[in-house]
Amino acid sequence: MKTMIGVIGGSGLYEIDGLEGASWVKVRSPWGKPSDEVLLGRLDGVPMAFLPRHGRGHRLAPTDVPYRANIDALKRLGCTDIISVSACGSLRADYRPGDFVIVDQFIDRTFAREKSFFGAGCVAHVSMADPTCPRLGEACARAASGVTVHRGGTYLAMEGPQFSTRAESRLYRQWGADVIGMTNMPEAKLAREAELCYATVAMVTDYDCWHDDHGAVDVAAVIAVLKANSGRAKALLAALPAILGPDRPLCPHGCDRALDHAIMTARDARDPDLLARLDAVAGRLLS
Ligand SMILES: CSC[C@H]1O[C@H](OP(=O)(O)O)[C@H](O)[C@@H]1O
Ligand SMILES: Nc1ncnc2[nH]cnc12
Repeated sequence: MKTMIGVIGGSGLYEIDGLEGASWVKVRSPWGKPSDEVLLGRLDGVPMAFLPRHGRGHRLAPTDVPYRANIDALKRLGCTDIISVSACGSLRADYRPGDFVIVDQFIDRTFAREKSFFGAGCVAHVSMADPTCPRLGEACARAASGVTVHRGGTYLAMEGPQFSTRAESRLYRQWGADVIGMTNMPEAKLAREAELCYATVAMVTDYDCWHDDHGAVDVAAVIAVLKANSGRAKALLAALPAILGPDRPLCPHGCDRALDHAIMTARDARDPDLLARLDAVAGRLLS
């Protein structure tokens, strides 16, 4: 199988540079309109697809991001791996603004989003015990340079768009969350259902509002750190194709086989309309 790297760019990352033959293409998805067109090109012989999560110009709030259409579009284009680049607040003193965190766990506190490709007419339950791909996360850590990288961290996904209260921020710290953001759920769940390797590079922009020595987060503070850091995020992405290589073996962690034992609905009880929409996500098993 051939590697194709999908990148979902978060706040402050609306394009990437240096792709050979780059062009923005419209992708049609049965799950609705993706956040924007997708920037397609190649780097070091590896095809890449870049999708700005909030759309160019940052038009979409976290709740309104079409997560299903985005993941379906990247899968439909042939992506094997997805890197989520995401701004986040830090919930611990030693994860400082400017640092990168390779997230490996999530706590999902979102409640107003479509969270699955499956449902009435084709029910499936995938494992989320290990929600990110260790191989892809390690590649991201190796690709980073000139920045402090923390390998591992629990990302609490909140609904937003308002930032947390101090009581919430303190509670999430007690729960053991390390960083906080508004977008990586249900994105990570949907990537797993679509059998894509998924890794999050979380860029710490602030200390949320729990830290006595730092003021409460606001957008101006987030943007200032993102501006200083977007070059490092782009450099990480540019180094990744050479690390992953053009030929992709089966994922040693099974991300690309996540649906093998997940679908519950009997063949004769499946809804043909839903099966048609699942052509890209689960065509491997349903056709
Ligand atoms: C601009 S601060 C809040 C905003 O930034 C993060 O977005 P993303 O994960 O796409 O980088 C956070 O989740 C909020 O959506
Ligand atoms: N403190 C914070 N809370 C939620 N999302 C964020 N994105 C960046 N900083 C954040």
